[in-house]
Amino acid sequence: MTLLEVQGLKKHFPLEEGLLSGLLGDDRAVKAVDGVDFSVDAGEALTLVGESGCGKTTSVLSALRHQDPTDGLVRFKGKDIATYNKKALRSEAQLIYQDQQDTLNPTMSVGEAIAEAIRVHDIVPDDEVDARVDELLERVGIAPSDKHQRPSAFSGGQKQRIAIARALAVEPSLLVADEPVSGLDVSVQAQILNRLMDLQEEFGLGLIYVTHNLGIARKISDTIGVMYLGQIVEYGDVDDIFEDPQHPYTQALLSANPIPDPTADRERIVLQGDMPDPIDVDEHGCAFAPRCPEATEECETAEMGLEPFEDDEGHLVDCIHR
Ligand SMILES: Nc1ncnc2c1ncn2[C@@H]1O[C@H](COP(=O)(O)OP(=O)(O)OP(=O)(O)O)[C@@H](O)[C@H]1O
Repeated sequence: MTLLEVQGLKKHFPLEEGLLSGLLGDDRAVKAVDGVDFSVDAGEALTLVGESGCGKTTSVLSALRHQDPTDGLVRFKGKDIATYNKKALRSEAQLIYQDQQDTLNPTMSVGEAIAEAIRVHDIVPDDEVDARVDELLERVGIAPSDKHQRPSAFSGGQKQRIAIARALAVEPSLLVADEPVSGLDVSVQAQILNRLMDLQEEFGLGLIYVTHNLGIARKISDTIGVMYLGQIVEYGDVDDIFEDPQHPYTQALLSANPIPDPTADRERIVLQGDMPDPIDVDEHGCAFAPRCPEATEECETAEMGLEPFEDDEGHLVDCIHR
């Protein structure tokens, strides 16, 4: 079953809303997300990857209406997300952030925080809430006897486990995890990712994972969307993306971040310059062309869009040379 379907999503932030820019007629905008399509099925893990600032977080926040999108159509379980009741949507789609300051109230014990989520969304009768809190904590590897502690008593990795328990407490069908393990020790990262993958499988959850870490993307994903400057430039099955990347940007990204793989034989592709600011990106041609080692004159004016690579509808590439 398709949980989330995103078509033509755009999120533009007006550059300046001040009087001066009005007088000067400055209507430029940061095109954080500029026409993005993706979908997630129940039980599927989709990862959005790309350099910092390419629009990963804004894509998920605006798809799930944590920010108002500028344009685009988003369906959740087949229904236009704009018509969803906010509370119902929050329980269907739960977010886990890198920084749990946003999620875990420092003045509440972690048990109370989880219990509150269960009560607000009326998940079980009141007399079953305590037992549910214990069960959820156990599920993520936290001793239920620690539930009376406040978040400050826990390590970063434990806080992430608690955040996962709290997200699962409302029985969502979709989890969105935005760089949830960055900043943690590699061994702790692996434990949390393994737990997340087990829980995802057990509950048949859809997962959208946001990261710039390609090793994590490879481990966790079924499907990958590679983003550059507010757009998805390549989309497909994790093995297609890692073993047969087609877009020159994906190829450069992978070559710069080699993942131990004895069968891979790739030369490092060094890109010129940095990703530009997504302000007033030229609407014509390929946005990656100025940095692309394969760019030709045609790329500057070509009509762009994701197209199947070698007629494979499951592997899409936005490059006129493929
Ligand atoms: N509220 C905002 N107002 C103006 N510009 C914004 C706002 N939020 C994000 N942006 C800009 O939109 C672009 C995309 O940001 P976004 O956070 O979605 O990227 P990201 O790929 O998730 O990056 P990171 O990995 O650093 O979180 C960036 O240029 C960012 O500066």
